[in-house]
Amino acid sequence: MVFNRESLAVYFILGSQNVKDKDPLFILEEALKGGISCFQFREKGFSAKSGSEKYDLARQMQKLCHQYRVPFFVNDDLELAINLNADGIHVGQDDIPVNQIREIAPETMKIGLSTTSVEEAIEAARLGVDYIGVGPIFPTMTKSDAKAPISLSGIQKIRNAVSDIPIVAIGGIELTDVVSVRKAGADGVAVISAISLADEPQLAAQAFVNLSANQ
Ligand SMILES: Cc1ncc(COP(=O)(O)OP(=O)(O)O)c(N)n1
Ligand SMILES: Cc1nc(C(=O)O)sc1CCOP(=O)(O)O
Ligand SMILES: [Mg+2]
Repeated sequence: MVFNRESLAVYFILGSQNVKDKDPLFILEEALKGGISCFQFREKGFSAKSGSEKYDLARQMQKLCHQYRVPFFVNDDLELAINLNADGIHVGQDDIPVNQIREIAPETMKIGLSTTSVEEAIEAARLGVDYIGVGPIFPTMTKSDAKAPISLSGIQKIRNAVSDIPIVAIGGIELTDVVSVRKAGADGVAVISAISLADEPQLAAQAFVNLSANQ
């Protein structure tokens, strides 16, 4: 599976906790039809699936992503990522350290790391991760333990400090933010609710893709 800077353009993240009255597999397929460029399986929170239920959902989501030739990342759960031979894993500052991932995971597994400050971004670049998630850019209702928003200027500061590393911006991002987030220096947007809670997830994803194509 090809993963590069362009894969970050419209990065969709989903777990069963992020849907209301629709099947998460249906929402993912709609988003894939809409043209998302990367996907992260993030099963998290009090209602999250675990054990074989989590594995089965992840496996089905991975299969769908591969049908559409979209890279499949796993959030946090290195064991799951390895068992599925996922294209990548995304971890945060308080998750399993990047050096430990490298010791255990296949060399080909891509690594994404969350950053909120210039210092974290510089360290991520030193570690040589494949991309950084930068956020939260705006307030978000989706992540209960999200840090204080860093706004567009936070992206600019990080982009100036780490000129080369691929950046995906995350946190409270809506369609109307795509242009300003890209202008601030991000290579793409990572979204949950703007697609997962949309009345028509395919159209929502398509709108993100169309706007991103002109950046
Ligand atoms: C693309 C992307 N960026 C940031 C995050 C957040 O990761 P983390 O800080 O580890 O928080 P959780 O997602 O684990 O709650 C992400 N998942 N994806
Ligand atoms: C998973 C996640 N990580 C964040 C970070 O700041 O690292 S914000 C966030 C939630 C993103 O969901 P929405 O697009 O619905 O705001
Ligand atoms: Mg995490």
